[in-house]
Amino acid sequence: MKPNSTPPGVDARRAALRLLDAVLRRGLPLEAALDGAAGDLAKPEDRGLAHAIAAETLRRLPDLDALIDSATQQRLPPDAKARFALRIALVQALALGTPPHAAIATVLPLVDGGPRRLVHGVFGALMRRKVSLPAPPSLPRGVAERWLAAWGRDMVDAARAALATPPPLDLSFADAEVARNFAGDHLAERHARIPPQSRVAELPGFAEGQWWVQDLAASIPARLLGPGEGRTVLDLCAAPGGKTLQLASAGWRVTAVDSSANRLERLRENLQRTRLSAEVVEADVMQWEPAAPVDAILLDAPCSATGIFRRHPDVLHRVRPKVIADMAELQRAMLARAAGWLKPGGTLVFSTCSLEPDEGESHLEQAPLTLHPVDPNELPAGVAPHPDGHVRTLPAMLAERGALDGFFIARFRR
Ligand SMILES: C[S@@+](CC[C@H](N)C(=O)[O-])C[C@H]1O[C@@H](n2cnc3c(N)ncnc32)[C@H](O)[C@@H]1O
Repeated sequence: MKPNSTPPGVDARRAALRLLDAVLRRGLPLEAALDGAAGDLAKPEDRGLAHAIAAETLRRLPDLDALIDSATQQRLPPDAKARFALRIALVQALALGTPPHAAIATVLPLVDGGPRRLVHGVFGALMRRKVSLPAPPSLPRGVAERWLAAWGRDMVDAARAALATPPPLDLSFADAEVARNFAGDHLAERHARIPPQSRVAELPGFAEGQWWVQDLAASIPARLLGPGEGRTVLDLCAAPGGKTLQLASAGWRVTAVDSSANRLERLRENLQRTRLSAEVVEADVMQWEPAAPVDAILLDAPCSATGIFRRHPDVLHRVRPKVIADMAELQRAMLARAAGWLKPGGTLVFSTCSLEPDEGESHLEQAPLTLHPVDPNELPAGVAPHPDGHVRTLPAMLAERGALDGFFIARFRR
């Protein structure tokens, strides 16, 4: 090795540190930070490793910090580089199966010229104590308190268990017969649940466009609109298009609207791969309006996304009460605006992938439409509507079969 060259594996750890910094100090979503933090890594496996280290650190953050604090005389500030480096070394040794000597050797160069001795000393002390991380992981205190108040102890326990287990992969199918013949757990029509996979594009039927990845809970809103029979539907906040594909394959004439050009690019790719069609509109729902009233609307509103914490653990640390309040306000405005675009007798389904009642149940009182209750037969096996007629999915549901993302879904009639 040349004297100044970087030892193997250090670049991926450096990228993991940049990713954590982007999420924890700058409040960026993990996926959005990926290009900036790990874009210079030439090998896809290094980018994958940086992402895996950062994601696992975010799943385990309160427990990693408790270990660090148990081994330092003076508490390290939350944004201290030494704390970031220790989190990365510890998560590898304690959760990702990296031998401790490799975990620390690849992290120490990140603190060269800085608190190298401290990081080495704390890591060594914890390894000598033979510490381990609790199973299941702890939630950040603010999140645990919020969810305990909203949903109770069982939900918090189920959320912790869900964090400990890689979520399964849910596939939605264009064709019911093809879905039935696909090996997997079938929890609804046109659905199959399979174990987590890293190479989704290599699975049978992907290239042919037979299916797309979509959490089972995320597939419920479009199910509640039923068959389209050529009627018109606005898919508002549509990208990357999971619900657009469901609606198009169920016979709706879909206009898919989203304000993000990048995300709409993915929606167009998905339409192309599945050979389904929809009119695609790049517009802000708060500015745009349809040329004529429509039969149905699916409003999958922007939200805090705390319901998808299993796959996106950054939400546990980024989402503060202010974010939830701002999102709830935007959702209320979108719902009020879209309600006016329905034909009389038309149906609107509103959904958010949030576990915050302010982004769900709170909208029920103020919605300018009449709730059209959901029947249990319309839902996947093991999911029941709330007695009031809306749908609330929680991680405790279907826990034995891979659990569900957290969604709020309500169907209204004009
Ligand atoms: C929850 S995601 C939608 C997921 C999508 N419905 C699906 O099933 O694949 C929310 C979307 O809202 C879009 N969005 C946010 N604010 C918007 C606005 N003012 N107008 C239109 N789209 C917006 C975002 O770009 C994002 O794609």
